[in-house]
Amino acid sequence: MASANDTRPRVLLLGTIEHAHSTWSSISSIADIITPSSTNRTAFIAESLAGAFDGCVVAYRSFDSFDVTGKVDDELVAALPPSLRFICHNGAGYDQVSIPACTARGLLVSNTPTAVDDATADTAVFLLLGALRNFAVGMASLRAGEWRGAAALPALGHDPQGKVLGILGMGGIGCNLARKAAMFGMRIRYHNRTRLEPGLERAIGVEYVNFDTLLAESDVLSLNLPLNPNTRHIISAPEFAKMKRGITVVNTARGAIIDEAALVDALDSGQVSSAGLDVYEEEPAVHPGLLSNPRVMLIPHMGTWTVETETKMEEWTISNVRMAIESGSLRSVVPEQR
Ligand SMILES: O=CC(=O)O
Repeated sequence: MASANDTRPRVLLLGTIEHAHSTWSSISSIADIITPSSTNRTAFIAESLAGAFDGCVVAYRSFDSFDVTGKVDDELVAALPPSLRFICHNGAGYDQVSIPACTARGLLVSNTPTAVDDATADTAVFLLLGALRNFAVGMASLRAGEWRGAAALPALGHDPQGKVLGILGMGGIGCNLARKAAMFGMRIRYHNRTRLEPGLERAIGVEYVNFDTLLAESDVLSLNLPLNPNTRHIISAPEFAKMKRGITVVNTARGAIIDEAALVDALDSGQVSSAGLDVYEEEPAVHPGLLSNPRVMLIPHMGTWTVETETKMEEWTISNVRMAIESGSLRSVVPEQR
């Protein structure tokens, strides 16, 4: 005889809930939560194919679930239960999830736009100022017991006031950064796949330019676009060559937007004078040429690393899970599937 529980929806939890515990409990009152017992991709695929997740309609996934499942690609999607219809990804960037693979299987994917905007833009401002002002050089010499440096003083930095900030990618984070950078007296230009409405451009005080102009005329270039096959290495040797000599480059998006080896060459040649990076091509590995260069301010992917933002991201993702269960739709479907 079927029990009452047989009719409850099932949710697959990939990763952990670290902050939004009471919101997550509200999901467990309307659904059964299934967690994998496997700890690597091969075992996860076998567990799924053996039917452990059968009946799950929606999956919550966090970045750290990558360590167990690897990328959500064709192979993984093929192993997921036929009942699964939604993947709710906790993160603004969703390059760990192959959208074509999910679309082909009829799986809808959501991410967490807007929840990350302030924290990521704040990180970009920190890196922008730190790189422009050579603070990383001073911080390293101070910790080495050499005050401002034993052999030579750090080179004088530059003020942001009056400098041109070029923003590549004008979504929520780009717009948020533009507003913040304007407070530092920067002149903001941007390039984006689609141009903003003129009213919004005026409201945040940004000027639209083409890609080459952005490269050629910016004093600081900030990357704020998603990583996908079209944007991978969008900044490589030919693009560095088009930039103003002595530019500062800031990346809080994804490492592979920049060809990291080409960035190292551009830093070594002086074409790029300094950089501020939160993200790397092969995280957690960082190119040795970046680690050894004191003119590069480095953070280990901490753009959203605050209690408030991590909580907001979990809450947002859980709201997608709830919507999937209750109304068979998602609050924030990724743009490719809209
Ligand atoms: O890197 C952080 C995010 O994509 O949310």
